[in-house]
Amino acid sequence: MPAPENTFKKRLTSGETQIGLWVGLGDPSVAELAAGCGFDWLVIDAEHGPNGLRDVLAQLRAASHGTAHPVVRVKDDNRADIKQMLDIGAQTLLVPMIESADQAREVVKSMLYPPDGVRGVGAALARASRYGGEADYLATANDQVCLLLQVESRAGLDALDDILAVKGVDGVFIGPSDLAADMGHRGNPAHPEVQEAVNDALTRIRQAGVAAGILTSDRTLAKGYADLGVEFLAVGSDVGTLRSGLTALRQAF
Ligand SMILES: O=C(O)C(=O)C[C@H](O)[C@@H](O)CO
Repeated sequence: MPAPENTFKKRLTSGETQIGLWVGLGDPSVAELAAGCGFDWLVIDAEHGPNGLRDVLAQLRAASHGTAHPVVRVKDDNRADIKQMLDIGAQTLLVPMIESADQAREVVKSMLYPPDGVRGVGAALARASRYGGEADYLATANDQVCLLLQVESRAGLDALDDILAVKGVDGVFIGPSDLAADMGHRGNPAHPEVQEAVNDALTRIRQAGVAAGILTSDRTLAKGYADLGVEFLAVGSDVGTLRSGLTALRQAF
């Protein structure tokens, strides 16, 4: 049997906007609940969420009962971490803080088995291959992994065209919070200067034939990004939704 089809990756070229949710609490029950709420994808956040390898493994297992495609955000571009996340069964990785084409090329190599890359071969032990049960996993895995890079600084925007030219980059996500901070508007991603940079970047990404993605809990901004045609759009988080929902509940009495 071949590697499981990456439906998220396939849909990136369908012309639709896939709607996602950020899952940062690090609890498998939250991932399981979120995966069954109709989202097309969700992010298991190992950058800002309290998630180590086994935490991500538990959330991947929990999310597998739902319909949302789990995207794992790794804490950085570390080659060994990427290898381990792929081996436990993450098919789509989101890699933060990308600022050059050279860095992008190295991350692509981390995602792919030789000769296209340098991903270590441990499929016989890996959940990704159903512990060696998928005999064709090694031959088919490279086609089913999906790499999303985060550009979220002025340096990253300056290098964006070169990053977009790197073969093997399936999508580029613009990180509005970190970009705002780097632009001198920390805590204010809605600032007009930040939004101008965000919209310009999303347009350039799509014009390069690469999938564009972003996160916002602001409904107006989200509609604007969807109208722009972004391919993967996260519209909130477990943390933010729970906080606002609980606050509203308490205020109702
Ligand atoms: O810079 C950003 O914005 C992101 O990368 C998303 C945030 O890290 C996410 O944690 C929500 O704040």
